[in-house]
Amino acid sequence: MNHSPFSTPDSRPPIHVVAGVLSDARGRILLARREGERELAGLWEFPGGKVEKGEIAREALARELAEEIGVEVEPAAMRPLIAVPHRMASGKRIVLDVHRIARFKGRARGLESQALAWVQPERLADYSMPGADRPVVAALREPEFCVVTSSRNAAGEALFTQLEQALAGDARRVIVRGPVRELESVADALASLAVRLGASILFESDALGLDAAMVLARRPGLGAHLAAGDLDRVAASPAAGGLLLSATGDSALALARAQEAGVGFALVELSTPRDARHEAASRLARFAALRESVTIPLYLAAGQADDLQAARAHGAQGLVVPLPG
Ligand SMILES: Nc1nc2c([nH]c(=O)n2[C@H]2C[C@H](O)[C@@H](COP(=O)(O)OP(=O)(O)OP(=O)(O)O)O2)c(=O)[nH]1
Repeated sequence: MNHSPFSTPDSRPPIHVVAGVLSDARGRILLARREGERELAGLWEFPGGKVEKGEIAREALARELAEEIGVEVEPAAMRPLIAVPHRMASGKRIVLDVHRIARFKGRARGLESQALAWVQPERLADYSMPGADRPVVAALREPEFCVVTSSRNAAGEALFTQLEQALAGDARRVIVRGPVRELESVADALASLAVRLGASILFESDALGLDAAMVLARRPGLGAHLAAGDLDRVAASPAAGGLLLSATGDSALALARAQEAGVGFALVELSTPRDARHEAASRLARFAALRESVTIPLYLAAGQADDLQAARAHGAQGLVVPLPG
C-alpha cells in the first residue's frame, strides 16, 4: 500500500528535507542556527538539509550531519520521528523528515560557522524555529494519542472513576464528549488528577456551553474542545490566552480558523472515500495535504487501517482513539 507523504494534490513534488534530533547524556537536544542571508535566517532548526538526487533519506541525513556538525551516524541509529508536509509563506513546499539519532560518534561543532545550542526539551519553545518545526517539537514533547470518551451522558463521579483508570494507564490527553451531570462537584479533583499525572482533560464547548467550558479551562490540567461555531468568539477574546484549547477540522479552512483562534492542537476527521480499497492511502494523502496548511499538532481520527507510524509519516502528532468501556 502506498503510504508516501509526497503525493499531495500539487503536481510538483515537495522538496524532501531530512533533519536529525541528537540528544546528549543530559537529555538536551541539539539545535543549529540558520546563518547568513538564506531563507529563514536567524531561526533555529534541527541540523540537516535537502536529500540529493539518488540518495535515500538516511544516507542524506548521515551526509548532512557529517558536513554540518562533524558527527558520524550509522543509518541503523536513526529512528523516524515525524515527516511534516509544510507549505512556506513563499509557497515553497517541503516535507521535513525528522529522525531521532540514537547514537553518534564525535563532538558536535558548527562546521559551517553556525551557532549550536543544546536545549532541554521543555525549553525548545524559547527558540524561534520555522513553522515546519512546530509539529516536530510537539512530536518530541506531547502525547501520541488523543483519547476521546463516548458521548453517553455521564455523571461527574462516574466520569472521575473512568478517567482515573484511563490516566493510570497511558492516556495523557483526553477529550470528554457530551454533557456531564454534576461536573462542578468533580472539576477540582479532575484538575488535580490531570496535573499530578502531567495529563490534560478537555471538555466540549458544544455540550457545556462556551462560557462554562472556558471557565472550566482556567483550571490547570483542564481545557476546552471548541465547536467550529465558537472559534471566532474565542479568537476575539483576550481571556482565552494561555488556556488549553482544541478543535476538530476536516478542511484546510476549518483548521486555519482553529489555529487562528489559538488552539493548541486539533483533531482531523476525514470522510471515508467511496473506493474502500484505497481508503488508507487516500486518507493519509488527504491528511498530508491538510497538514501542509497549518502548523498546530494534528491528531488523525483513526480509520481501521491507519497506524501510528503511517500517521506520523504523514505529519500527524498521532491518532484519536476511543476510550474503552
Ligand atoms: N535542516 C533543516 N531544515 C529545515 C528545518 N525546518 C525547515 O523549515 N527547514 C527548511 C529550511 C530550508 O528551506 C530547507 C532545508 O534545506 P537547506 O538547509 O539545504 O536550505 P538552504 O536554504 O540552505 O538551501 P538552498 O535552497 O539555499 O540551497 O528546509 C529544520 O528543522 N532543519
